[in-house]
Amino acid sequence: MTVWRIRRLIPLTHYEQLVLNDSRIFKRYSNSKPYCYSRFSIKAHTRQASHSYARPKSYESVDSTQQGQRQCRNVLIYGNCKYEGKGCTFYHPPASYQAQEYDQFYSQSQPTALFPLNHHLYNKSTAPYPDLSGTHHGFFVSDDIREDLHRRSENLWSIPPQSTGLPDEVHNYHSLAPLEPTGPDRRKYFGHWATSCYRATSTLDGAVYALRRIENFRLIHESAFSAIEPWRTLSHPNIVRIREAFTTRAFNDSSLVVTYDYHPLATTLFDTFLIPKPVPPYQSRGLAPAVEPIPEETIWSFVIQISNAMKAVHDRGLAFRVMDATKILLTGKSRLRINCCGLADLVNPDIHDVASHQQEDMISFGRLILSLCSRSADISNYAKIRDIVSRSYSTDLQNAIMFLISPHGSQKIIGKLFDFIGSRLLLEMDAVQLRADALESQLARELENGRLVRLLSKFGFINERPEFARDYRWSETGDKYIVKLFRDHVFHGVDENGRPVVSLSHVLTNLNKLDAGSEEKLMLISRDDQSCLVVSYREIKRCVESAFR
Ligand SMILES: Nc1ncnc2c1ncn2[C@@H]1O[C@H](COP(=O)(O)OP(=O)(O)OP(=O)(O)O)[C@@H](O)[C@H]1O
Repeated sequence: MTVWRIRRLIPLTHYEQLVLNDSRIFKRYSNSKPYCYSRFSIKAHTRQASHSYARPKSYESVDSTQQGQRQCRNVLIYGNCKYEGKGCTFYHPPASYQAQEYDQFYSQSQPTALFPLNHHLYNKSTAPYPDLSGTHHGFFVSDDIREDLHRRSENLWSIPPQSTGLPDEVHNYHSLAPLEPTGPDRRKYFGHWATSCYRATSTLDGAVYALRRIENFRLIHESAFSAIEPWRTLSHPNIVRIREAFTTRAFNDSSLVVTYDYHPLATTLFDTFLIPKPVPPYQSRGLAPAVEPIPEETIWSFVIQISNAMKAVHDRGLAFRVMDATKILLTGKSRLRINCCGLADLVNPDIHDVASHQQEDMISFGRLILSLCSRSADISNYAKIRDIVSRSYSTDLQNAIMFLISPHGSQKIIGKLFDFIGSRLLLEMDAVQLRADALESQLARELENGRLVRLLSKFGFINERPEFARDYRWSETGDKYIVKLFRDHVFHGVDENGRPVVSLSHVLTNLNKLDAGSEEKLMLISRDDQSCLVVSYREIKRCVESAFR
């Protein structure tokens, strides 16, 4: 069997090959005193031999010990010591170190040092929610968030269906895709206008927007557009932001189009909670299936979000004027945004004063909560609905609904609703802050990824440059050679059967140590197995930098 042993250390200043004692030695071109090792074969390994040779100075860090004990060379060379627990007095690191850091990578025939992780080099130590699994998953955003973001991105950038009959371009927008089926039985906005919604991409900024088209609409005067100005500047987390409004003949009629921010995969409160479920065919008497009541915490969260948006709007002297379940968007589990703001002011200029619109907003809000609590869009049978609500929800919630729906004249202001909400606001705040913390820690993982991608890109730029393919000095000497050997070490390892080892943890561990410029040393072996070189990650980092420049 051929094994590696350290013969002696030679500080060198130039990079070249020497032949010494029938072994090849690599010198490194560096000012920072690297060391080289010669290689030779031995016939058999004995316990005596593995412990006997001189301990080289630069091997200190590789040979790290615990409790002042020197680490057993058998572990270093073979990965284990068959005399462990049978009289060997040297230190044997726990097997978990090998599994944790070197999973699959090092075989017994590949000598290497095993030592504890330098935890400060890993992002896990900074994350408030560490991934305790000890796998590379800790370096990436969690599966559910990743999947959710992918689905949104897919929704955002999916190719619009062919033959929609929609124009290729409308104003500054292209790639229109319908967001809802268009048919004759559509509900009319303000009882008059048929509307349709599209997702479209802006030619100005490349972003995706939601276009709401009011069909066959005649704008009396251009000055009507000024009605949306106060809404355009309103940026609120619970309001879908309006961007612009224009008229167009691109749909072969005179349409008014209002552009809003697009929220991928948004559904409406109506579609999520109020749409009547189809009666299963096996249910004989056509009874509607029983629906689960929405949990009270969720209802309070909705109340808080809507009242927050309503307060911002009313404080600006504005009113929603349309507040129903089809005009409130839901994203994720419980994030609400009020949709279509400003549209009523544009298509149906004020017939009443703002104060009375605001009173109507609050009544509509109360009726919306009643609908959600009873899971029914039809709340005309008020006594029955109240009975349903009183069975499933607290008196506090019922009182809040009563406050909203009962007429108080101009006395009633939305700010008063917060008296009913009380300390539930703090629960909402806790939930929001916990969510923000969790997302921030996920973001920190992606930060690490960006750093590693930049590092990998550098490798890509340096290694195997075709213009230097015939130039031996390019990659077979100097810094570039070390970079090449390191790349082999990271990506081209093989197991004892010669099969490629694919271990993402190994790749990430090595790249992190390289990026941090760790003083820890590793052994790089040439492709022909004839030479090896011990260098620190810090030295390799310097080589990468210098080769890259
Ligand atoms: N800004 C937006 N971002 C993402 N999706 C949106 C946006 N605005 C509307 N939608 C989606 O478009 C679809 C149609 O919206 P719309 O407001 O017309 O609801 P609706 O239930 O069809 O109401 P109506 O019966 O009044 O037409 C909904 O499924 C909604 O999720």
